[in-house]
Amino acid sequence: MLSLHAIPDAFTKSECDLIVATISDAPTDEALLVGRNKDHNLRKAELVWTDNVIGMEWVMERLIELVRSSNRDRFGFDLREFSESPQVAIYKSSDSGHFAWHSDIGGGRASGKRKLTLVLQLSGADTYEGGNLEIMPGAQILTASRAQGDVSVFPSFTLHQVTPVKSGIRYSMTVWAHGPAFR
Ligand SMILES: O=C(O)CCC(=O)C(=O)O
Ligand SMILES: [Fe+2]
Repeated sequence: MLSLHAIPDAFTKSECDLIVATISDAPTDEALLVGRNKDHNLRKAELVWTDNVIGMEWVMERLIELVRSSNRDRFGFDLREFSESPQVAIYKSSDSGHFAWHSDIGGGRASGKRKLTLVLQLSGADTYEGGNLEIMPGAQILTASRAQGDVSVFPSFTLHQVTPVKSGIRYSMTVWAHGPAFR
């Protein structure tokens, strides 16, 4: 079934902590949605585009490998490239960080070609409350693992959301793989 592919322990806890430390000095952008609208009812988060951050090259290499193996084992999509920088999203309880139900396929040059979405849980599961990544591949809602270092991969057309963070801060990392339109 083309739903949710889970990869436990894709990164170690110390690797996740290192990623958070590496991006912590980088400037953040307010989260823009697919289509570049700013609507805080839909999404409230800060973003770091990691292509601009020195010291993140090894992370991209690992993400590429994880996408490759997920696609081989599970999805079999025609993937050609990574057309966008990965992003780290920072959801803070102090401003009710969240991302309402959406699909990642947009109308833009790159966002229109998204085929697989990969999300890495960068924060320890006990360091924040709320902030669940929920995925709706069909009638059921699946909750992605909250465990630090676990990866979830799903088709970019799948509806998903991040519920409001109630305490603490949730960090996640997202990367998309791109290819020709589904047919
Ligand atoms: O932070 C997450 O778990 C998901 C992020 C997301 O859905 C997105 O960036 O499109
Ligand atoms: Fe998304």
